[in-house]
Amino acid sequence: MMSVDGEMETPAPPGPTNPIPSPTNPMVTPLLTDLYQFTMAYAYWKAGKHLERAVFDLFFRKNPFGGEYTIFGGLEECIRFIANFRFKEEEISYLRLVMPTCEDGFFDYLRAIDCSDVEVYAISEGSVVFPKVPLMRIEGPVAVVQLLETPFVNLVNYASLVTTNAARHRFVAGKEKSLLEFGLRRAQGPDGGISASRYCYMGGFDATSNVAAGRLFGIPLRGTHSHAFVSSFMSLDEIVDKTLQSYDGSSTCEDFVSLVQTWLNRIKRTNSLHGAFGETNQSELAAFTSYALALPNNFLALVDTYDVMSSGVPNFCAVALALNEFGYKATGIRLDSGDLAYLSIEARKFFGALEKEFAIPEFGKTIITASNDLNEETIDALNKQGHEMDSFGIGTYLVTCYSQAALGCVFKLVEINNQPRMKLSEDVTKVSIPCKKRCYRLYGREGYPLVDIMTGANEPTPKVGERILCRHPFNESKRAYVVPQHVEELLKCYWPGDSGVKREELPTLKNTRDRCMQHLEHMRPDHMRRLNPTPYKVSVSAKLYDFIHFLWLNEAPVGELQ
Ligand SMILES: Nc1ncnc2c1ncn2[C@@H]1O[C@H](COP(=O)(O)OP(=O)(O)OP(=O)(O)O)[C@@H](O)[C@H]1O
Ligand SMILES: O=P(O)(O)OC[C@H]1O[C@H](OP(=O)(O)OP(=O)(O)O)[C@H](O)[C@@H]1O
Ligand SMILES: O=C(O)c1cccnc1
Ligand SMILES: [Mg+2]
Repeated sequence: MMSVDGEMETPAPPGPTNPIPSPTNPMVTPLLTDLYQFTMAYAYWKAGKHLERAVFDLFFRKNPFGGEYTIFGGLEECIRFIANFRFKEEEISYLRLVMPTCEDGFFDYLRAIDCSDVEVYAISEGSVVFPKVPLMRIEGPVAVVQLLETPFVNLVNYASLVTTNAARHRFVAGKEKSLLEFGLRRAQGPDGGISASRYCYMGGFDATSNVAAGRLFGIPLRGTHSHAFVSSFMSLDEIVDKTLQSYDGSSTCEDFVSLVQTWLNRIKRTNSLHGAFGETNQSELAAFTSYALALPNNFLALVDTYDVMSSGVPNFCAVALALNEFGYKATGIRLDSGDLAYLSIEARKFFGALEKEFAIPEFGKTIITASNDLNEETIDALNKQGHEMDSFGIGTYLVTCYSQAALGCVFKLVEINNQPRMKLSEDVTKVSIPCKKRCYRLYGREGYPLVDIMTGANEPTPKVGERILCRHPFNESKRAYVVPQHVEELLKCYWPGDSGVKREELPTLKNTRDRCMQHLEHMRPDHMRRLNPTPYKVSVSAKLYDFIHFLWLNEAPVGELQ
């Protein structure tokens, strides 16, 4: 497959000395928010509350795709957004137009704000994360942080969802398979397409067909060819320049077309394949030959335009063996319809037979790529049946997150003016956990994460070897003592505002991908399985538990029975 990895320059990550670049998508501006954020900001300002210090948590309530884990994506874009958060004069003019009853002073206030007094603590991007635990804790003047709600949730929601979807596809495909993201044409618009390529790579895909994403993020590019290319040829007579320089430049094949035909006849006559196919489609042979002449180092063929086993595969092999005579190694085939398991097994047998017959080392290992509406379920089914594919090209189901449309991230106020706040709900899963919190991941003896625990910001840090009570935030009877072997603080400072705390550097996409792969590898397997996975435990300290329930009782009105 066409590959340009290695030639890509990965942009240097923004470090403490590098200014943080603007959001990747120039549409991400302070106006990319819901109107109600501005009306609230105005009302805060009118009430003289706008500078009150508020803490918000960004979290989600349920893991997607029926699984028990999620991968956090989108942090870098949130940090880019706040690092460059400033209203332009024309944005202020537009707001004036749509909020004509607001006083001038409010627009002067908006004109002056930035995020220099906002602090963002976050879990590192690419980490495995769980419901209820804040992915980000945002603290700052209430009116400013309120304006960040919609863009932050927008930047995290799809990023985390599609990264998780990619990770799940990787999990079912296995580590050894090559996974190619082919979704651009089916993605939800240009941003959906670019984001899908970026976050699918983060979640464990190897490459994308999306050239713009390759350039922007240094993702390896891969591609095959389409049916249009095959069906655009009518006959071998169309090929005018038939010459091919050998791989090492030492010789020239004057008539590569005849050489291909010679090979096709040889293949036809081989003992092991005798009678396996008759006349192959000559326009397909012309397309393959032409493609090989254009790209002899990257020859691959889409073999299902006419008939995989009686035309596509023999035609591919004829061209591949002709190339081999001049020192080139053909890349492989792509299957895009039919019974992919069966066809891959038959194609593999065919390659194996030719390897033996013509003593061509490794020909039996020629790469077989499959595509066509693949998803977790079909890959799982293919694995169960047994197949010979090395690589999967996946588009629609992956990038549209077909089996779940949104992650459902939320952004909730948990403290204002040092006063803890909570959102009550009839539905206990919707009750938010109050207070500015610290969050830890506690690891057990076998090295797996055991539980995430949230504590109040001023509680002591859990210590290795010291027993700590971990309580379910809302279910009194669910609790466990844990003696951690390792304690990891989850929320790190990614945007210190004016606090003077050292900021975490934003890693490269490749490093974030590595983190993701490493996290997934260290999860206990029962949390990862596709069918009925074990939920990972998310807990609060005993002190926070008591406080939540005290506040809950305080805030909930007492009903009156008549
Ligand atoms: N062995 C298999 N086991 C399970 N699912 C498979 C297997 N082989 C292919 N599939 C899936 O079955 C579906 C076949 O779809 P469909 O019938 O629309 O395609 P097709 O007829 O093979 O090709 P075309 O795109 O030409 O219509 C695809 O989603 C494909 O991924
Ligand atoms: O199937 P997906 O997972 O979305 O992967 C991408 C698909 O896009 C291409 O064809 P396209 O769907 O455009 O046309 P075709 O299916 O009719 O060949 C390619 O051949 C794949 O089938
Ligand atoms: O390169 C490919 O084979 C490809 C790219 C996009 C969509 N389908 C296939
Ligand atoms: Mg298709």
